[in-house]
Amino acid sequence: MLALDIRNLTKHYPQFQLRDVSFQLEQGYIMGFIGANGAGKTTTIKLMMNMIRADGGEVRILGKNMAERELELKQEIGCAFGGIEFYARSKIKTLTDTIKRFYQHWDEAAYSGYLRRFKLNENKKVAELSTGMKVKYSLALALSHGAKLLILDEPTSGLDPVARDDLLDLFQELVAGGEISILFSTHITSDLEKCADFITFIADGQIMHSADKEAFKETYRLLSGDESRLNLVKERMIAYKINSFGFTGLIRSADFVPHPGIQAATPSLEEIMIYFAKKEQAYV
Ligand SMILES: Nc1ncnc2c1ncn2[C@@H]1O[C@H](COP(=O)(O)OP(=O)(O)OP(=O)(O)O)[C@@H](O)[C@H]1O
Repeated sequence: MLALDIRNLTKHYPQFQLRDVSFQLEQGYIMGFIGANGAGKTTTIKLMMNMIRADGGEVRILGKNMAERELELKQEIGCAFGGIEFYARSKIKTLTDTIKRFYQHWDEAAYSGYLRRFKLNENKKVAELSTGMKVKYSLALALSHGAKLLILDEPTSGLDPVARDDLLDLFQELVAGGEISILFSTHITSDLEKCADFITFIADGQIMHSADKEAFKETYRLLSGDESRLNLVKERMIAYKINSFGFTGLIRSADFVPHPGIQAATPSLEEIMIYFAKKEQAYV
């Protein structure tokens, strides 16, 4: 079954358009949602959660239409936004007591387990939590009501490397049973190299590519060579850089014909993002 089925989502802001965003996530897998600042990740996630109104398109979650069955589906979705601010003067305990009443399948034992795992003290006030602790708290909430789909906007951004690694291990544990699926947006491509099964890449409000991680990387080639060879491939490249050793750049595999003197390698996710960003800068 598809955990997430997004079809032709469209949203018009005065200076930004999200155009025909479509992608799918099979149940039991982790998808990384990547793109530069302002590419449209948060807008897509808010549309998926029905937090803002779409101008067109459809969101199906766990086989059901989100617009028609929002209340029912929200029981099955755990959502966390990295930078969220909770009621600053409340204790965590008080806030949780309010939030948990909304969930039919609230699991107190799971919640206590996550508090321990994340080293969160329920008697602390929200204002006393560090950024990373706030992220962990919102994740503990998201994980404690039996959610089948986790939608997380930059969950790892405020965390130190050890806490991040722990969280990525937890993501892998969660999906291992095949029932839970995770979509998370991030700028930290090393997190995706570690734990994502699928990658969806958005640039300037449009999906550039959505595929399983290895196939995603194989769609592109990272070329390098002497500057004198650049003309052979320049026209078809997404973007390139020149330095004292020659050129390096990104091309779609389908556009690349091997030439003597041009080396081709599989790019990292970071390299793919960097060259796409460079392409956009060139058009500004
Ligand atoms: N309510 C709004 N009204 C007008 N424009 C908006 C609104 N919300 C977002 N935008 C614009 O939509 C674009 C995409 O923003 P969005 O927050 O989706 O990007 P993002 O990919 O999540 O970026 P980041 O990585 O920086 O969080 C930006 O240009 C932003 O200014």
